[in-house]
Amino acid sequence: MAECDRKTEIQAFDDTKTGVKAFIEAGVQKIPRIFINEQYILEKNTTSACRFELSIPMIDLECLINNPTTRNRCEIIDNIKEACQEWGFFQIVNHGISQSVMNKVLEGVRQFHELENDLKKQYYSRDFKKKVLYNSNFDLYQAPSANWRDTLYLIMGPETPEPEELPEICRDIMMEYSKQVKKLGLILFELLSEALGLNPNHLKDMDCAEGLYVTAHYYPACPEPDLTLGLTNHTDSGFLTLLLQDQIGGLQVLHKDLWVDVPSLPGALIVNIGDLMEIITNAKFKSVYHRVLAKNVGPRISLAFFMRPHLQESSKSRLYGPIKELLSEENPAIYREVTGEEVVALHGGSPMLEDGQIEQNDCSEEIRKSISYRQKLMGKTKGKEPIRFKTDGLENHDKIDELWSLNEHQEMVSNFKASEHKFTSVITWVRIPELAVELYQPKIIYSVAKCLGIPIKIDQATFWASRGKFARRVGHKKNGCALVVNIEECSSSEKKEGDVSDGTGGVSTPETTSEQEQVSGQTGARDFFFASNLSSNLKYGEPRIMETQRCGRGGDKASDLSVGEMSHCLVGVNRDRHFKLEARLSSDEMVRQETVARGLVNLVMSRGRGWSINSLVDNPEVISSFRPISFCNVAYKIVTKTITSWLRPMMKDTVSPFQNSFISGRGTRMITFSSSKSLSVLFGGYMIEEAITEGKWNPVAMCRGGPKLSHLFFADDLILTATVSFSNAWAIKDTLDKFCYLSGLKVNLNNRSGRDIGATTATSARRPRYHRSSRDIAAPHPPHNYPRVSLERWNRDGRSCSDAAAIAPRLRTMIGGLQVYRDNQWIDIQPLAGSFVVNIGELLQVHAQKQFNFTDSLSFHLSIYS
Ligand SMILES: O=C(O)CCC(=O)C(=O)O
Ligand SMILES: [Fe+2]
Repeated sequence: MAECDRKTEIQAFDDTKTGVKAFIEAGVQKIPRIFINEQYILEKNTTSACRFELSIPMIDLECLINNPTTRNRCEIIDNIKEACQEWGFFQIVNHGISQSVMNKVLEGVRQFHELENDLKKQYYSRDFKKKVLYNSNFDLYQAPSANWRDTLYLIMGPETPEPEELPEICRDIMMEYSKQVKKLGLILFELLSEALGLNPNHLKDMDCAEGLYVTAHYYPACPEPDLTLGLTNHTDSGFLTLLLQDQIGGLQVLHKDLWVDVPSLPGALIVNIGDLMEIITNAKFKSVYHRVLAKNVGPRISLAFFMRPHLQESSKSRLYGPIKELLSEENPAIYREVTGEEVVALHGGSPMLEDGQIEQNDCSEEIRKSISYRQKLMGKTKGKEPIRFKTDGLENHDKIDELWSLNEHQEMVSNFKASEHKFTSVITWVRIPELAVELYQPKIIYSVAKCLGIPIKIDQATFWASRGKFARRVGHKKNGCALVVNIEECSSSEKKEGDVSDGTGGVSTPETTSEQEQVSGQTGARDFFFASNLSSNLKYGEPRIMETQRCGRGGDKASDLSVGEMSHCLVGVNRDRHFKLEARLSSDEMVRQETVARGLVNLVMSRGRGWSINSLVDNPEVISSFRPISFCNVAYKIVTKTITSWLRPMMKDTVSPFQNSFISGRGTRMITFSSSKSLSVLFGGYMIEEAITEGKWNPVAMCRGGPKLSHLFFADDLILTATVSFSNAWAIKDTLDKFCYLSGLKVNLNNRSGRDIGATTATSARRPRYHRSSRDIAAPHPPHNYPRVSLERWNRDGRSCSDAAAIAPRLRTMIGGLQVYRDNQWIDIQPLAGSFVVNIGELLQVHAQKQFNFTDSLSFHLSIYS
């Protein structure tokens, strides 16, 4: 849509002053183009559905009113604390506001929006200084696409408006409801203060509940709900929001990268943390993204009350920063002090909404956005000097073609020559290679990356955890701070086969690492790594502090920092260092410490080594001591090898003697499964079936009218059959990406090829198209938003931990006798306490992994007799 057409259409729509509702009245069947939200369409088509039963916490306040014992109060406070830390959202019931008041206020809002157009138009405005106004899409002229929603805005505090200022149709009930919400808000601020370990009046005394701003939304039914949103992804800017929604539903909250529905509960109010609360709690409480889907039923009515600072002259300059009592050496302020006005202004046109959509496919855009918003609030150093950075020609998504602005005082200058400039700080990309999947968490990535300066942003692919090879964040690095901090690796003399670090004794750049991974992938033994090799041969060398000039690939002039040096840094850690990092975590992160500690050791051990599987300690006791893939993968390996040995006598010509790796005489004899579900997960082609159902995978019919064939198991390999199409190729790529994400391992895509068998042998002979590897196929969609829930639960759930310990010895026993073919010889894999062998690459594993959780895994009763 041409920009000028769009502007004209927007203007024409605004001029009607009748909002989205008028489209429905006119009976439109197609939404106007300005409402089409490309970003949402893309995301919808590419995001895996959430398979987990997730819901924001529900907290019953009844006993606060009817039986306010200390114990009851403490329990409620604990629940609120957990909800604010984990979700930033919760629902409350029995909060003291009656159902009839809530019904009436929703009805009042509906009646306002359904007023005669002439009556309603008098309130239509975009002047947000007014106490009462109505419009459609406060950001109509700025947002990339309009939302399917009209809104009435009211300023209800600190001073209550004169009744006659409010629309008559909802005047009385709005006054009454506001009074009650304000009272409830004050109670909540007391509970929140206590949840932070502060005196109950702390937040109230900071005037958190002073300003009261209301948005009363009307979401008409939408004829094409898949093409637009009711309300774009946003965080709220105030301290706290109390939201009332009717029964239609559509509100979603972004939780651990998944959009989770917020169900409509009779009598419930939704409470959510806003940006200012995140700032003053130093991110202890989270302000999270939420949005409202468009629906083909409606209208949906909702009413949001934002508790925020009063933004009038006298209090405009009041500064809000992290509450001193919440800070410590381990938990330093991550936000600078801001005025309420600044936060609100950073949100864009509206006083309360919108800090822009999450751009999933454009990392630089995302970075620009966060620089222009959240990160403006972060970091305490301001300087006048421009920040310089180099773009990385190797990766398109790093390209930044216009100036960035970090804050008002600093502009960014790209692609400079270090030798031609003086500079004191640069923007750096920090790559954390081989980060275990359970550590793909902003906090942990920041902790590691903080060594190099002020973190600005985790890049989008890392955020969505679709980057299997490394996590990456961009940061602002002061010159003088070593570019590579405490890189640890074994020295070259200690290197053994299978060690794919760069061989120079220096630091391998990420580029070199990936090349080496590929080379190792072509040796024929790409799938195997030895736990024993890793744990016995890897020795920790002295940590090296690398000088800036010494780091990076050879051939770069010392005076002119290379792209690799400037835009990428490897961060490694040694034992001391990671304990230091641990200490930086706040005390309530104790639970995570073990994961961090173990995970960082894992990080060091696996850096640059392609695929590896290893337990981190001799006697692993917690799940974080393992890589998750080991559990399903080992079972799979054993099952396939067992079947291979069963098939061998019947299929002498097809199963080669090398295709069962168990040593004869010690081979497996029997496998029993106690759960058919396990079997179907392993063998049923669940992923493929799902892909077929979703239309992403088109199997091949082997003869006219014959059954469609989607996959074949052949010995211990999986062969997929499908028509050559983009969507099929994409389905493979998607699956492999999922695998990489879920396992934290890397798939060597070069070794995976497809072959177009064509309609006839003759054609295929003429046209033997060995297909490009799936990596060569340009991704049409942004990386997926993969569920991470089960993996995280593994880490948290104590039961799972003990299960892991119980399973480990059994798997270990089973592994004995495995051999792998490597460098032209068969090598025994020695059973090693708590170590596993992994073979990656079969799509099968992906869906096994996807479905895998500990309860399921326990039903694998593999008994193997030797
Ligand atoms: O309508 C809803 O449920 C959400 C409203 C909201 O998030 C807002 O006004 O900020
Ligand atoms: Fe909101």
